[in-house]
Amino acid sequence: MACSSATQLYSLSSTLSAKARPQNPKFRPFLFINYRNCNVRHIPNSIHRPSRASVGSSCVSTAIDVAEKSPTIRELCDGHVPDHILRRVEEVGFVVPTDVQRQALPVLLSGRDCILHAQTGSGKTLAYLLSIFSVVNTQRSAVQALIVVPTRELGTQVTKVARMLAAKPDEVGMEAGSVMALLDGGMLGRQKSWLKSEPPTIVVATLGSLCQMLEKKILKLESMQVLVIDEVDFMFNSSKQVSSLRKLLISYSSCRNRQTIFASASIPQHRRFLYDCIQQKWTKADAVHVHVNPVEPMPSRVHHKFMICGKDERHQTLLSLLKSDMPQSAIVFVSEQSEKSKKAGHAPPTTLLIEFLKTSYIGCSDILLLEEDMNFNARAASLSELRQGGSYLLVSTDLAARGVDLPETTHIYNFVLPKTAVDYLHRAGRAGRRPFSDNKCIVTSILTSEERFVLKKFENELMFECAEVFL
Ligand SMILES: Nc1ncnc2c1ncn2[C@@H]1O[C@H](COP(=O)(O)OP(=O)(O)OP(=O)(O)O)[C@@H](O)[C@H]1O
Repeated sequence: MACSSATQLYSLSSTLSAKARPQNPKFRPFLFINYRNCNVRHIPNSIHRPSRASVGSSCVSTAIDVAEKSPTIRELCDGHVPDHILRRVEEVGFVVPTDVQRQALPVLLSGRDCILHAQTGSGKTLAYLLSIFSVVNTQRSAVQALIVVPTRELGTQVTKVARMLAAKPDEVGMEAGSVMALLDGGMLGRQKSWLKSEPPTIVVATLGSLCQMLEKKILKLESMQVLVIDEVDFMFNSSKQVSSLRKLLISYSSCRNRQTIFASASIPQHRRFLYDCIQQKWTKADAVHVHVNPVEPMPSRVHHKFMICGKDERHQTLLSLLKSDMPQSAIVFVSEQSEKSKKAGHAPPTTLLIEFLKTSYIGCSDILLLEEDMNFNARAASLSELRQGGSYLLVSTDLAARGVDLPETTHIYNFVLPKTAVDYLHRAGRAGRRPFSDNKCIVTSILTSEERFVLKKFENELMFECAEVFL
């Protein structure tokens, strides 16, 4: 069967599932979309990605040829997303959808729960925001969509994108003020009176501030239609956040009354996660896992290198790399200071590195710092300076590793290797964030020879290759 767009593809698949249902009342379609190969399969009561053999006689299995021309974002969203939002999307330059947007928008706009699982920098934010804009009623003063993020930095960024899309003060439409940031370190008093006097349509929140407002019953979620949990694997992995997250998903609202969207570039054991989502009632039973590029978790325009050095030579090695690469805009990832080192009164590794670079790396005017121990104002100041463009060298802990979008970044340096392959993936993903660009970006890890096997392990897990650099 031929169809010309992903929307048609999805409505066709819905028709097929409707046809199959009367013959088998227990039929629960699980939709697996492989847009590249354009195979659409309905697997009854299955949460697993099907092997060809697993597609049995009770399933509908249809191969669909999709015409060569790929749909635009407008074509994918037409009839769902208000025109003034689509015009704004085009004005800011988003016309052609990225892979994840092309694959996920038909699912999201149909109202189904969805796990958005796609590479870093692939445009998941726009995908879920368009889904939100398709359902919220701007004339209603009630919180209708909630986006939960792990850090204040990511929250500020998502709020900015949502406001940018919503803003049309000169026309009838949604005002930017309808998007509220409820983030740790914010002004709780002001937020409380905002929520009480005229609740915003969309709230972007970190869990800490959100739970305070929910517990005090200042924020109510009875009108919430869409719940997005961004960087979902990180949130479930954090012992501080997990119990609040479960409460939000089950006690403060029910999956029956909302569309639930989970997003991340890394969802370890994703089949198990999807199973848990359904069993624990975090999502409805027909949730769709949109998995883009499962065989290539790392963007191909990001290249990987490593340099071996002695235990006490990391500073000099980084300096040599910087002098040789002369990066326009780079991030150096440093590990967080341990509690033991804090108690002993040592200076944090970030401070030591910045002091070293300021005295020895002549050539980079702006060396900025971002770490958990800074106050929120200083963190905001660092980020806003970075976003002004121009060249920068950011020294950061993993605080900048999740979700932060600095599209100018071309070089990443792992001053110390991250703890896990997932952390490596997110650090590396701060580069190469222009979806349609072929510009090469480079991630270089500094390691001792004893650490080589750790990086090798990451390479195997994430399916990339790392080349040794000699200067
Ligand atoms: N359709 C599009 N066309 C061009 N650029 C786009 C498009 N969609 C998104 N972008 C840009 O791509 C960049 C990455 O998008 P985004 O921050 O949503 O990625 P992400 O998938 O959430 O990544 P991460 O997993 O690292 O959080 C942003 O700078 C965004 O403006």
